[in-house]
Amino acid sequence: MKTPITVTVTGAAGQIAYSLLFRIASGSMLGPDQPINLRLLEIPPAMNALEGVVMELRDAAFPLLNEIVPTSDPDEAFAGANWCLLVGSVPRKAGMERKDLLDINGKVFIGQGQAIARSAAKDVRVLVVGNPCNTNALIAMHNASGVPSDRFFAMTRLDENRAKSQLAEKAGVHVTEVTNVAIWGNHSSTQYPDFTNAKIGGKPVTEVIKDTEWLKGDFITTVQQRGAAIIKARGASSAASAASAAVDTVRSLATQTPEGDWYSVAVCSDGSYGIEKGLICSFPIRTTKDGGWEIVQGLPIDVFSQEKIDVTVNELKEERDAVTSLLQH
Ligand SMILES: NC(=O)c1ccc[n+]([C@@H]2O[C@H](COP(=O)([O-])OP(=O)(O)OC[C@H]3O[C@@H](n4cnc5c(N)ncnc54)[C@H](O)[C@@H]3O)[C@@H](O)[C@H]2O)c1
Repeated sequence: MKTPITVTVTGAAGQIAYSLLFRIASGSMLGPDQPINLRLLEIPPAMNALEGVVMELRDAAFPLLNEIVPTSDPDEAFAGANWCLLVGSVPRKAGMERKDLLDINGKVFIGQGQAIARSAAKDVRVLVVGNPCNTNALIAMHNASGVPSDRFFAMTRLDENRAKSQLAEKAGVHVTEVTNVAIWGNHSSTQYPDFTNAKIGGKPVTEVIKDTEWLKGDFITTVQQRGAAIIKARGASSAASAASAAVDTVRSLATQTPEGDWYSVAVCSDGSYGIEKGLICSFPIRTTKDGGWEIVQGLPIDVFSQEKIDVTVNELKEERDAVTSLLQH
């Protein structure tokens, strides 16, 4: 029997967690032979609801689930954590400016970054899902003194999956035929789903889908605005697909990427592709044989793509500038 891996999930009584926790406990995320300890963080008013989720997790009798610890204390939640999935976030309410949201959530991610530095395992990796996820990850990273910056990620995999599904539908192929889809920039409506380097059945997308107007227009806006479309249709924001994308992200980070392919996740920029060092920006990423990750280098970026990347990177800079007082080092 393998040693259990400790996974901390914040916002554990929320709607994404309601799907995510059961996927983690079933072995979808870290494998069918990997025991899991779950440490679940919520705010005090949600502890009753969390108790109900814990009851359901126990009732599912998952063979891989070793231990469950529900708590409202961040240090207890992050104790010994190998993976931290930061899903909890305060939603934007009517009348709230984006700046107010950055401020409120910023304070949460200062505290969680500090608690991760104090209490998590030495090999901790942190995936931020709660929005605005790139900037929340930036704040957590700056406040997690001693934890290397290459351990912090923000989720853009849902956007990648949405882009793959749109391309597959348009080309009339199964989604598994679509590879090499990179999301660049911020997880927001400025993100750029890069079709110029993507492939369908091993061929450039632009050779398979001849409708360039669609690729440059409706394809991009559909992916950028998919979150809003789901809220309109479902009356609630995407949850199961977000949970599924979080599972995909961790699995991709934990396993070597198939030769020639890549996946999308926001990481701390090292200046690649001229994107300012230190921003938490989505790039095409590969997981290497030794378990590390790298930004895929040398992809051609045409004028159209560069303009789109500039817009989303500029938004990341504006968000970063709005929270400079929350960045410790
Ligand atoms: N990156 C992505 O692709 C993506 C996709 C979908 C949703 N999201 C974001 O994920 C977040 C969660 O979505 P949801 O639908 O589960 O929301 P939700 O409101 O159902 O759940 C959020 C939970 O977080 C908890 N919470 C708030 N502050 C907390 C704190 N300081 N510590 C611990 N828990 C805290 C709340 O009590 C709540 O139970 C939102 O910010 C949403 O915008 C991101």
